[in-house]
Amino acid sequence: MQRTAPEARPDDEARFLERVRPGNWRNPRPKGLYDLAVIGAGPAGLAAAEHAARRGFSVALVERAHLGGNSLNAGSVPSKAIIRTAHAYDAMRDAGEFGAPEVEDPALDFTAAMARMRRIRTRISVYHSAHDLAALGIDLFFGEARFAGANALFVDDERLAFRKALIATGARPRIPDIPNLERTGYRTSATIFEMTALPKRLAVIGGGPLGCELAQAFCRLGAHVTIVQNNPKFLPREERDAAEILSWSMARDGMEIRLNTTATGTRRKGDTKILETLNNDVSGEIEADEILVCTGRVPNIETLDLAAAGIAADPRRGVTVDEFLRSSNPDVYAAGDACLPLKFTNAAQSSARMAVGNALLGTRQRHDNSVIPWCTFCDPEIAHIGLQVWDARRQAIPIKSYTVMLNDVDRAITDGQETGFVKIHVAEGSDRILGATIVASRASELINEMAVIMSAGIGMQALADVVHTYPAQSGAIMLAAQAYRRDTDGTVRNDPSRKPLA
Ligand SMILES: Cc1cc2nc3c(=O)[nH]c(=O)nc-3n(C[C@H](O)[C@H](O)[C@H](O)COP(=O)(O)OP(=O)(O)OC[C@H]3O[C@@H](n4cnc5c(N)ncnc54)[C@H](O)[C@@H]3O)c2cc1C
Ligand SMILES: NC(=O)c1ccc[n+]([C@@H]2O[C@H](COP(=O)([O-])OP(=O)(O)OC[C@H]3O[C@@H](n4cnc5c(N)ncnc54)[C@H](O)[C@@H]3O)[C@@H](O)[C@H]2O)c1
Repeated sequence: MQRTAPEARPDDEARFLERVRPGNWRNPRPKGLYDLAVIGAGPAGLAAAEHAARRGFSVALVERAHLGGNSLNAGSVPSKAIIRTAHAYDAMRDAGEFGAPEVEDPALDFTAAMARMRRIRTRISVYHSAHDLAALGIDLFFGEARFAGANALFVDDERLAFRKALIATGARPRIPDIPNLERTGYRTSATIFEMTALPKRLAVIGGGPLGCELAQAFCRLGAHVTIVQNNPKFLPREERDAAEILSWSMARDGMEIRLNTTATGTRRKGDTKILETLNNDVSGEIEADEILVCTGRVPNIETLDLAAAGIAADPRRGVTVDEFLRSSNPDVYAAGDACLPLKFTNAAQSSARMAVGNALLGTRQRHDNSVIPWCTFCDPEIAHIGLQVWDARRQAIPIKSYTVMLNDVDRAITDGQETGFVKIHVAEGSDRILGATIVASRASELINEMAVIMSAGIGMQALADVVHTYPAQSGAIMLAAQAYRRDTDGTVRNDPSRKPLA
């Protein structure tokens, strides 16, 4: 097992920039006509450009900031690195449970924690460096792109002509209209990873995936965290029992939880930032050193001059696309956060490859949210794929759910990770799996078994016979299928109408 972070090197930041935005980069001279022009080099843009270039198409890729987009620079990668450090500190506090010396209040080296995050970001940046993209034959342009017509772009003042284009410009933090917020000062995911010291008191606005992940991580690093969510539960996209486990876990960590509470204003009192709140007509105040705003994301589309190319869009939802990811300009497609309601790296990458196939290879692939697994990386992790209970109700699809609690799973017991469950939704009268929610320490890994099962069209009958290693937390998936079999007592056979979901 690798126990150490990559070696610290004094030139880490320079190596990182050399890969994601080389200082001496000179944009290539544009070709006459590109098969594909890609705007934005986040997970969606990189996946699209590489997919098309490997198939021999001429590709222009335009990025205004850094290669890797939000995911590498200020999203999935830095947040998961910090969350891992937070787990390590939490494990020190819990060591007594395993018979090891407990450290009640481990001293935090925040500088070292942030340095580890930057080293990891540098290491991962190697996979899509500017020089590697150029070596693949991609014409990489650094600059701001906007449309110059139905089949042309400007990159700053340079004109590029294309047969097909892909908008992969991603999204940025949505800043709510809270009085005085600008004057008081706040952070978002775009600036939180630049902090040089851990704030003693942190107020987090928003209890979606972003707010919950970062609030719990900073709490475990030693900040006094208060989280404010204007909804009766955290993670409104998740099932109630999953969100309740998270509330309980965050309370156990010592976080102050304000559900059903709206952030209504901010002000300063000396160095302290005051967050004003409202809960059922009762106003309150939270004193903090930093306010972190996690209230959703808005697509980056305003500066693209979409009208010049006849592309319809909605300022909140992004570029309007059909199920094949095509915009109202038949030569322009979109992928990732710039157009999808599910804003995840995996969805960005898969939609981008699909859009390239549809644009250049003559495929007719439909983007389907129901086969995208996602996970919120709190402790425990909360992962989901497919239909939710309320989706089933809304669509009048009768379902039956099979739940296995982790405190009945041997490996969860040996690991001391008994909080959580595996719940699988099945279409009533057949063994067809329509969705699953998993709450577990490694739900992000377990949910991928459900993704494979669902895309292969494996039903509960067959799943009950798949031998798993023992002991394994994924054994809970097999136990749920065995519960299904006991319940139906062999009377429900494989559904002949069952089709793979992907
Ligand atoms: C803190 C945080 C944690 C996250 N954690 C996870 C996670 O664990 N798992 C997960 O799946 N998802 C996670 N996400 C979501 C994930 O980061 C995004 O879904 C993903 O980055 C979207 O990829 P994208 O390529 O569509 O857009 P982006 O990553 O936003 O990339 C778009 C790129 O386009 C460029 N661009 C924009 N406009 C222009 C223009 N006019 N000209 C040229 N370039 C332009 C931008 O500079 C940017 O580089 C997280 C997000 C945040 C904020
Ligand atoms: N693990 C992951 O995959 C991961 C992690 C982080 C972010 N993301 C993605 O990034 C995107 C943004 O995440 P997010 O959590 O910021 O957005 P979100 O929209 O999912 O959640 C924002 C929350 O803020 C609350 N809110 C809004 N205004 C408020 C106010 N004034 N006072 C109190 N609460 C308020 C809303 O009720 C909502 O629940 C999401 O689409 C998510 O998919 C993914």
